[in-house]
Amino acid sequence: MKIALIGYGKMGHAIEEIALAKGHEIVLKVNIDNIQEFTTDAIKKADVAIEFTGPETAFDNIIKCIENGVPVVSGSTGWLDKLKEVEDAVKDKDGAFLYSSNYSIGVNLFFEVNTYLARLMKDYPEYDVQMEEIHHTQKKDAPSGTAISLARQILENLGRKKDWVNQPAANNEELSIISKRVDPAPGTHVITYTSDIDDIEIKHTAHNRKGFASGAVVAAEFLNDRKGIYSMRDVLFG
Ligand SMILES: NC(=O)C1=CN([C@@H]2O[C@H](COP(=O)(O)OP(=O)(O)OC[C@H]3O[C@@H](n4cnc5c(N)ncnc54)[C@H](OP(=O)(O)O)[C@@H]3O)[C@@H](O)[C@H]2O)C=CC1
Ligand SMILES: O=C(O)C1=N[C@H](C(=O)O)C[C@H](O)C1
Repeated sequence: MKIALIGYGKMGHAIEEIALAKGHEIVLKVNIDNIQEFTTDAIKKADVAIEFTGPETAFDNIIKCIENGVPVVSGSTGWLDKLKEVEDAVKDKDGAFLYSSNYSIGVNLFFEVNTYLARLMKDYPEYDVQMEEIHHTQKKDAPSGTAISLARQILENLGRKKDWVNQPAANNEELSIISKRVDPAPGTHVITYTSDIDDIEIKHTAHNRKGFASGAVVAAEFLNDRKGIYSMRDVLFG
């Protein structure tokens, strides 16, 4: 598979290593300092683009790939207010797009556990819930995209929280997400249900970026030759 790496930072490098080890070819690597190489001709040489840049740049990069008929796997966080526009563009161009706030298999299993636990807790209002996420100090967005995905699952399934806040909760209807920035943390997410009697805590700790990167390559293999809009749930659970 011919891969274009849009964003060749920490994740771009980790993805390159895994893609090459699996026999894929990297036909384009784009960063700010060589952005002029991200041309129509260059991107069209790729079977699939893997986009990991950041909150400010993801949307334009994704649209550029879609307009040139190249399927895109994006992992950038902090831009999802524009997701509907991307989905419209994919439909308009009969393109292919796959997004996940977190590509690691472990976190995608953790998403399922989180949903299940929130459903169980629906009937036990004596438990309050809060979340903590810990990442490295270079991270641009807070809370993390993964924390927002986890919070949405809790809001949808627990029933008694109305919205999440990125600070201590002011009342029982707010789900508090506390963000901490500590090097070199690749990504830790903790959800704690607390009552007067006991606590139940679920935690995912990434030890490095390999899980995110290998999941993104598996997602690219899945998306190659497909049309439509997908998530890691489609890749892992069909
Ligand atoms: N979904 C997931 O599983 C994961 C998602 N992420 C997310 O991925 C994103 C990137 O993370 P990470 O690799 O750690 O960040 P880095 O800052 O290490 O890398 C981002 C790279 O993108 C480049 N870049 C910035 N703007 C553009 C642009 N317009 N076009 C092309 N390249 C650009 C930067 O170039 P320069 O250095 O020149 O500025 C930089 O090299 C973040 O949003 C992060 O939250 C991270 C890990 C896992
Ligand atoms: O910026 C990061 O590093 C990470 N970003 C993603 C997020 O915001 O959830 C995924 C992972 O936690 C690492």
